[in-house]
Amino acid sequence: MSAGPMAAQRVGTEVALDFLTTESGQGEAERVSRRRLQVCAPLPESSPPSFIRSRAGSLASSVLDGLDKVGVAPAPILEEVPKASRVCLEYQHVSAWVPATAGSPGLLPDLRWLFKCGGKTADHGGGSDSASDASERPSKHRQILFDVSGCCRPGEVLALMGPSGSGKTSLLSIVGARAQSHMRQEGTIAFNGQALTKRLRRSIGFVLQDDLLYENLTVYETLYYAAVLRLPRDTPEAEKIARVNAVIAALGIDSCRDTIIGGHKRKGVSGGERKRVSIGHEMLINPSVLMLDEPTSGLDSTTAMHVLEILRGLATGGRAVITTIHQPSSRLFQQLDKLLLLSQGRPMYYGRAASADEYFSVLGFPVPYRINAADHILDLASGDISTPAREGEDARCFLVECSERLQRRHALEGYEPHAQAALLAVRSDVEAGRADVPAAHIVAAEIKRLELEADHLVAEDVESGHVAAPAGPRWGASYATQLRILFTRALVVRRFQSLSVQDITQFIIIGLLTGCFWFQRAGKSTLAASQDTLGLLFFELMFVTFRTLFVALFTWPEEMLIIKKERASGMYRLSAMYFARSAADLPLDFAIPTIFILIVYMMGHLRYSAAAFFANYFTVLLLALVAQGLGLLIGTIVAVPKTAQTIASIVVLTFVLTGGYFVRGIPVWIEWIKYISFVYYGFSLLVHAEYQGRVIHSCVDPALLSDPAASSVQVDVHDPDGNPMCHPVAKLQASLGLQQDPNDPNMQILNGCALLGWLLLYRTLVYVALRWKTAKN
Ligand SMILES: Nc1ncnc2c1ncn2[C@@H]1O[C@H](COP(=O)(O)OP(=O)(O)OP(=O)(O)O)[C@@H](O)[C@H]1O
Repeated sequence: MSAGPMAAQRVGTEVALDFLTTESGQGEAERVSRRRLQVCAPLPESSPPSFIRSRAGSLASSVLDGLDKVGVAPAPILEEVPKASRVCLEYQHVSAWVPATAGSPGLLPDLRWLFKCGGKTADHGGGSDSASDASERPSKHRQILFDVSGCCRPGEVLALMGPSGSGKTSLLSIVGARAQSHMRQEGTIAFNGQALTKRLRRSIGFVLQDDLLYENLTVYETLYYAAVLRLPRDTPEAEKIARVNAVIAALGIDSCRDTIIGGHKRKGVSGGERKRVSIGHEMLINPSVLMLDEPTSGLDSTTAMHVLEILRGLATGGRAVITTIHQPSSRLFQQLDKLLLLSQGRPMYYGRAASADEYFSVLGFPVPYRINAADHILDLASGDISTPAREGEDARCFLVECSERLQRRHALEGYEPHAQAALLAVRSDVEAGRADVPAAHIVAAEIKRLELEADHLVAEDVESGHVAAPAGPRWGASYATQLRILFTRALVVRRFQSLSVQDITQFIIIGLLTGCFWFQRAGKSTLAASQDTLGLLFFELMFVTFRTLFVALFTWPEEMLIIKKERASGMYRLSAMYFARSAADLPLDFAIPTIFILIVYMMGHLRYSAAAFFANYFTVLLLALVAQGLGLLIGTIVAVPKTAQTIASIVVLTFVLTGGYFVRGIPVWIEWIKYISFVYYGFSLLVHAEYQGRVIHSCVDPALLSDPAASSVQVDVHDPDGNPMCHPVAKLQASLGLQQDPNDPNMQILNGCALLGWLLLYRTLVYVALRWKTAKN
């Protein structure tokens, strides 16, 4: 298809382009037709005709490229995005810095780059002080993005390409407002000329590089729960289910709809299917903008192609699609619409993907025969290609400089083939080492003008109600529905855990072993047996609580990533998730330890009375919940698993040592620690349940009475009642070396309250920490 004369005129906030297109079929005469296309290119009322023409000029070729692809583009996937909700996304002069840890591997290459390329950083007419910033912060911050600009319109797929570490993910996360808090950024991101609001954020789909999905949910369940939580509350249930089915059909994952997602422990869907589920998760909300981080990495070329076709289908429905792509095959590369090539955080090419090889060819780096164009430009971006005229790194710097000069002149539009003259001019300027002064002047004027227009545009958009934010309440589902769905989902997620043969076996075997070691020991009422029984009670407490603590510590960080992702897309209130999850944990937290407690209690012959049993049982369960709270707290606050384990081990050992069993005479200056140890309160409660009001006998072997050193050695007798070797102990606390009197009812109430207090405190702190962590992104 080729285009004839073109006219452009303003229609509302869009540019209308009139084309005379010439199509020739096989053996047919050429067919000339007139087409009119309206392109979203916000223009203020006051735009002079010359500005509209220049804007239209650069739009024309990308539109024609779109027309070229009409024949092969997949049909729109899902319903079209309503015109009022379509979004033009513009990012301008984006720069970013990350903390540079001394000696980090990334620091050295960056410094080398600064020396090699003369320390030159973005300069766009006084807008940013990147150059000075970079030199002022060499030891604290490392710049990873340098003045990157561009845009993505509805109907376009913009691919971000570049070698590993070139800043693709960072740019995508900044544009999608998901950058990590410690990343410093500059520049502006505008959605239809507006800053991103929380409400508008709900119409953006963001697919992360790692598919963060619950492993134990099936494909259908994953999408169903997401649909109920994310779709507007007034959407009927049947419609939500229909949307889920439509997404499943559109993604071609019908055959695995009832297969679990799976992970390391359990095999589930394939990598490609998993990626499609992640995309489907975002498609459910019919987003106006879809951003994806490496949706094709790890997939074979056919599956990668399928994923790209899906993205193009989504774009055809009026969505702006931005995706990072790592190493596209030549087939995949040819299907890309628009390309931004990054090299060490700097733009090296921005324009139509199809024009990239021509662009580099004009600059003296043609694609060698039989080499994939994508590989060639990635090699250029890595500085891996040398020509007789230029060495690898020198070539890279040359290309970056050309690109930066061109970008200053062409602002948001890409480099188009018709700009070849400009390209040649820039090339000879850079080769001759001529300064870019005239361009800088142009830039200053251009930026001023664009800023004025942008202000105007925002006012116009708001007045005319041209805002892409979805209407209605901020949260898709009501609070009650969020609680119900999140609770059900958490139960379903845990279905394999609750049936885990491994866990049950572990509890049974340890219970049986414990029962054997302390077999019927607690039933005897001698002081010797009681001292052993204290060991049994302490072990019972330790096993259940610390196992729960470490399980929480190990599993929570993974779940937190999913929560973070879901919260970033505004899926639910954090409190709803937290309550629902805590409630869903209870059956599992209670069921398996119950088996252990029953075995230990019966085999060890702990006090056979209902009151004592339930006191023991509920104390251990309460302790498990407190310990779980502590595990969650450490797991939430400390991001590095190894550090979290180390901290947890130190805390656990301190609590164990001050719990009242191992060390009886703790030095006064460190004794206070026991008051922050939930083990101390828990152990006292268990001892109280076992010994309150019970008569215990001190039995000494008469043969040893003559030896003063051995006269206090306690021996065991079968029946201490009425045995002349034994006499009842008057002060059990002192005889057993206990920290608290087991017969003091007030102390037990205080212990119970203290445990409940710790439970409440830990849970509240977890919530606060979680809110802080998920708010930071
Ligand atoms: N949060 C961070 N803390 C420290 N350094 C970071 C952070 N995020 C990114 N970087 C650094 O910024 C540079 C760009 O990283 P980014 O992940 O954006 O690259 P990429 O092009 O997406 O790489 P890949 O293709 O390997 O995913 C890298 O050198 C990386 O080490």
